[in-house]
Amino acid sequence: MTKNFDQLTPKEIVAELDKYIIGQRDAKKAVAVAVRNRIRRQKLPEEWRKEITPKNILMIGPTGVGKTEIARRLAQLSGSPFLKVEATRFTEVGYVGKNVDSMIRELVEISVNMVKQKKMKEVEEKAKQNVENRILEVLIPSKKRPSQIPFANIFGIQEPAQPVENAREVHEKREELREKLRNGELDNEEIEIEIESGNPPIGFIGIPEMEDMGMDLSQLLGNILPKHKKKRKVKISEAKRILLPIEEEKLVDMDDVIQEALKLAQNRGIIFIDEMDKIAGNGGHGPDVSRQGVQRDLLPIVEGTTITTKYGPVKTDFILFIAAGAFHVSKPTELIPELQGRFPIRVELEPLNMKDFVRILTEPENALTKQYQALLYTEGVRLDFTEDGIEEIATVAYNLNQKLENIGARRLYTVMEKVLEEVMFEAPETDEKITVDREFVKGKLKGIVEDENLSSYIL
Ligand SMILES: Nc1ncnc2c1ncn2[C@@H]1O[C@H](COP(=O)(O)OP(=O)(O)OP(=O)(O)O)[C@@H](O)[C@H]1O
Repeated sequence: MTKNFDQLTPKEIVAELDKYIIGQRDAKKAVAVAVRNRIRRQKLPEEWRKEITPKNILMIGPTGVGKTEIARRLAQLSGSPFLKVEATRFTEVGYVGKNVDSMIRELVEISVNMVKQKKMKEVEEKAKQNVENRILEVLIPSKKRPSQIPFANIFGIQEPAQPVENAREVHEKREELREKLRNGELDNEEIEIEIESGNPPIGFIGIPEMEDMGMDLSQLLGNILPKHKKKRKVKISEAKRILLPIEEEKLVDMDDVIQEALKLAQNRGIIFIDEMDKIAGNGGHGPDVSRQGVQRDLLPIVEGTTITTKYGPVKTDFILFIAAGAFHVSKPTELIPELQGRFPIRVELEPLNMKDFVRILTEPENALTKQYQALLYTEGVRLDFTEDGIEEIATVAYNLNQKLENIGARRLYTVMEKVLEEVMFEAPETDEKITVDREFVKGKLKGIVEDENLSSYIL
């Protein structure tokens, strides 16, 4: 993809999603329009922007047909922080210390991490140089003259700087070594490095109730308490790996990160609320009162409110909420009316048929067959799937879904794993080329598929 995400039209967004998810066109269209509308909104003048509240989506469909996958891919594509929560998590008996607001805190946490990783990548080159300097300082330490002043350290008296000719000599020697260090010629040498850990000592770990109020004790104390330093003897290759993120972090301004992350979460965040059907109507998960209670708690967040987090206040008005559920027992109309109004875009996802399974196995960029092929290819083993081999896997998975529980495309994972279990174990000691055809699949699954008891455990 050469275009920046914000320039993609809804059609192009769907085309991108098509690379990973088979079928489910309505759902793809709905999410594409929803994110595009958020981008359109950001281009509006302030007064208009305030008027347009984003519409959220309700995905209705059985398990394992691509609901989460569509939302997750969309988030990845658009560089949005993404969180998946189960609505039933909030109805659980004995659910202490966390409430519905916590989903916003988790989203912000994810956003902070995303922005931090991005900024760390930006300073990587500079950080690499700093790592080199640190290692060179250990390899060729500055020559200190024996102290002229007794107990100078204790009394905090500054020693005179080292003589200029020494400093120059050290510098030259370090530069000579730098090249070798960079080329990896010294990677196997051992050195002792000092690592500062940002973590406060044990005992000061966060208290859930405080975290729920948006406070972070460890962060507060972390700034006051001295940093822990540990000495470790490691190979230089290892030292480079350990020191790089430490040096990157030093170069990143956390205040900037937090400001950017808050904005990102507010304007681009996507929260996927699964099992929405289980908190609707009668006969769901947990007692009626508690299910309705969760809906009432969700309402202000979805309508737009401000939640306190340890990084600062977060407005939820423009976060995209995608709720999902099978709605076999309860119906979307059994949600409290206010909440129904907040999820006006309804899309139904189709159950997957045998043809879909064949496509899922082969077409997506990360298709299962491609994954196994790539894994084995690292050891020089070629794995080929014939058309009838793929069909057999799809048929077995489809029939098992009908016979046992219908878990959608997830069944492909277990069947495929069983079919290739032995191959994965034997490689690369056996053949260099393995062909998975119908006979091969049948052979591997013999005795399991017919035995309902056995297949319910294994497949
Ligand atoms: N239409 C599809 N195309 C490609 N892969 C799919 C499709 N549907 C499901 N899968 C695969 O199956 C797995 C499970 O799908 P997903 O997580 O989207 O389920 P879901 O519909 O959200 O169900 P649940 O509500 O139980 O989480 C995913 O890892 C995905 O790769």
